[in-house]
Amino acid sequence: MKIDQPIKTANSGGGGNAFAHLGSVVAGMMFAWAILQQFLPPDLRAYVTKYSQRFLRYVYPYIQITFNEYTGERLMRSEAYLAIENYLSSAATTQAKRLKGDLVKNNQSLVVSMDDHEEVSDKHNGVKLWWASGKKESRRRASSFHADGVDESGYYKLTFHKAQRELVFGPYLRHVLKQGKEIRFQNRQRKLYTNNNWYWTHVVFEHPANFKTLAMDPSEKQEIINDLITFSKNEEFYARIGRAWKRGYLLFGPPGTGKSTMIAAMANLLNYDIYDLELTAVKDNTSLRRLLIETSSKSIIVIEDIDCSLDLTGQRKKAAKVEEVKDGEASNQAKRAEKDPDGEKASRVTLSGLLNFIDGLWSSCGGERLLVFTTNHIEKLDPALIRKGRMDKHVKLSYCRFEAFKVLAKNYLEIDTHPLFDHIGKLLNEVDLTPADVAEHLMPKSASNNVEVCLESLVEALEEAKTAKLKGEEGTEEVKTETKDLVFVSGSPEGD
Ligand SMILES: Nc1ncnc2c1ncn2[C@@H]1O[C@H](COP(=O)(O)OP(=O)(O)OP(=O)(O)O)[C@@H](O)[C@H]1O
Ligand SMILES: [Mg+2]
Repeated sequence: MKIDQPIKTANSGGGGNAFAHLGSVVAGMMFAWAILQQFLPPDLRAYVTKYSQRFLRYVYPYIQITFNEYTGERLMRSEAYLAIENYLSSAATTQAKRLKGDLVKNNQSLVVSMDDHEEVSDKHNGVKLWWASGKKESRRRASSFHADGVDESGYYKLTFHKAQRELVFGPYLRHVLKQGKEIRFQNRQRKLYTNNNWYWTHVVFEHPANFKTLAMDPSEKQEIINDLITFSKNEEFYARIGRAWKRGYLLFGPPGTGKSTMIAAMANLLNYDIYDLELTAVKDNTSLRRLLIETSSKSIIVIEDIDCSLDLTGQRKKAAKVEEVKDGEASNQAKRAEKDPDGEKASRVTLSGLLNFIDGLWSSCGGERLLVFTTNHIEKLDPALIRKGRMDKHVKLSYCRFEAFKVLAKNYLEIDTHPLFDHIGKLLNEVDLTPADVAEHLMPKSASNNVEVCLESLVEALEEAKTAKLKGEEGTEEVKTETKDLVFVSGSPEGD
């Protein structure tokens, strides 16, 4: 029987509206017909079925849509089904009597969904709709290991009044799928991907870094947080202005100033996956494009130490050894690879290949992606690579000054102030110590470790650095004077 469900659903959720009563009558008729048709000859049965269904369509005002768990030739799990399952989870917790529970996020949190043959109602713009879950026998799935027996697959059935057709097919289903995907996305286990030439492999991403514990100037930090959040919420804005929904960040600064830590903090803030792209492992521009297409949305694509990965300044990593080869052209690149004295398979990714990766047509597939480059030497990068529009935001991570130190002291020692703070603050302004160096002094060194021991160790290191710096400056002065003397002594009297 085709339309028994809406009646039951309407009654359970609707609280006895006129259509539901009408539905009960129709259901009764359908039941009688189901029995009666057993006694009719096949030809007559088909004829009566056709016309009775026409009649029912006319008098029965509900429409149903079924979303099957498995779809397509290969019977893959349907995205729509999964989104609906997630969307209905909150309604299920308040309305359903039987629920299913499952562990997600590496077994760290529990999600519930409605069990089979349960019903819940939903409201959208004041309109009531009904969802029912069910199971049915299905064709054997491609991934099934069992040799015999029949597989079961789930489905969700949405029931609504035919007057709401436009609302349901338009805004309502869009809302359900968007919300459902968002909930599913929030519940997923995040991944850290790395590449091997043209394919990605992944591990679970569980880095504890966050912006609260990142030591840097608080106002700069806040600006970055705001920028990231604005980006992640601005899908419509990007669509309106006709730009791909992506943003480039260039993080630069000396080693140990928190560039990699900031990337992890960004991923944790936005709940994104990370694709850590190792450019030197990519064979050519085609492989690079393939990798790009394989990335998912809501992710950060990272290229660390971009200046070391490729010759993006006109010289490859080993270019000094093959100086005679000119840059840019693919054939020359190939020559250079051949001349590689180490006999390694050099990457043939070119600057133009990388620029295409960043903002060529392919770069817009997927959407909602951050592209982050890090470097210790911004001055070595080709200006075309880091111009605004490609790398929209340039973030300088620098040596640890007092404001950043206070964040570290709070994180590591759980203190906001201390008599040594003034002294440390002055010293930090005079010498360049990276946050990584400072953090090392604040690490617990023994079980009986206390705040004083850590701070004194830091003061000692700062004073040593200051003495070394002063000595270095004196040394430089001496060298300068000596050089002057040398020039004076050995310079030609004519002055050429
Ligand atoms: N700004 C910071 N705030 C908090 N911790 C930091 C900061 N900078 C560095 N650290 C600490 O120092 C360690 C090294 O930092 P990180 O790897 O982020 O530096 P980096 O800038 O990426 O260095 P490199 O240029 O060598 O890759 C981190 O594990 C972190 O604990
Ligand atoms: Mg790093």
